[in-house]
Amino acid sequence: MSEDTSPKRDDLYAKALGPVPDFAFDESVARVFPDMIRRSVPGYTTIIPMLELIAHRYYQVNTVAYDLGCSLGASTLAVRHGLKQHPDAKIIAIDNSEAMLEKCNHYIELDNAPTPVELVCQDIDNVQYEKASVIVLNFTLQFIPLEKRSQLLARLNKSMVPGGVLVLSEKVRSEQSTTQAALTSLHEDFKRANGYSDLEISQKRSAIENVLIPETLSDHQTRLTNAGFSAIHTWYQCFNFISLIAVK
Ligand SMILES: Nc1ncnc2c1ncn2[C@@H]1O[C@H](C[S@+](CC[C@H]([NH3+])C(=O)[O-])CC(=O)[O-])[C@@H](O)[C@H]1O
Ligand SMILES: O=C(O)C(=O)Cc1ccccc1
Repeated sequence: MSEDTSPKRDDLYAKALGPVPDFAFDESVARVFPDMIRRSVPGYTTIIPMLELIAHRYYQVNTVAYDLGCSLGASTLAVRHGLKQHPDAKIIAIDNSEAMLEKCNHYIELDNAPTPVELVCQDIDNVQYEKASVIVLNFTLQFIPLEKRSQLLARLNKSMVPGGVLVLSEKVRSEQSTTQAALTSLHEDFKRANGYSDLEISQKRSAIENVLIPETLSDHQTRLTNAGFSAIHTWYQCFNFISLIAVK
């Protein structure tokens, strides 16, 4: 019998867990991931279809498009649809969670766009990058240890052709305590409006505390500039979630 991949409701934090374990991209998260990310990340459902337009505009022939931290492939498929006119292009989608990639493979096979997608189970910090014109980090850099982020972005920049684009979507924090408090409250309102209870919100907060490390918009801008990107544009923000494009 074929696997049941119908999206499941995220109830991972609905019951009191006692000590809340650190968040991990395991089988239980993979099973509910589409529902979890849609109900937890303000703007996610707006950002995904825009990746198609961005990939379409910036892709250059004879280069690779990367989706780093592809999860179940929502961002990968958006990029793939942006490259419909380039069936000879190649997308390399990378994630270090086996559970995520297994389900991702299923979604890629269901989709019928022509561009080939290579799925790779690896830490994005241990990849030999090929010449690229489109690199997507859609809510992935935030899970990479802080001390590794600058070197990774510099390496990605080095692998890119001039005019190539890196899309960086992240949860951010504000240095301004009033802004930080206002945006955090609005994010919690968003989660509550999407059916999460106060217990779910608070247990998830504990789970991600040491796993998802947000930086400020200015930290990201400085790092991208130092990594060699010549133009950096904030093209989207909803509460404390942003997306930037950085052009080499
Ligand atoms: N070092 C690493 N190496 C490889 N993958 C990693 C690493 N660290 C974390 N991941 C992977 O990065 C993904 C982050 S989710 C991306 C959503 C997707 N882009 C989407 O547009 O749907 C965002 C979120 O959950 O907020 C997970 O699948 C991790 O396994
Ligand atoms: O749920 C949250 O509070 C978040 O900040 C976003 C999120 C989404 C999916 C996995 C981990 C964090």
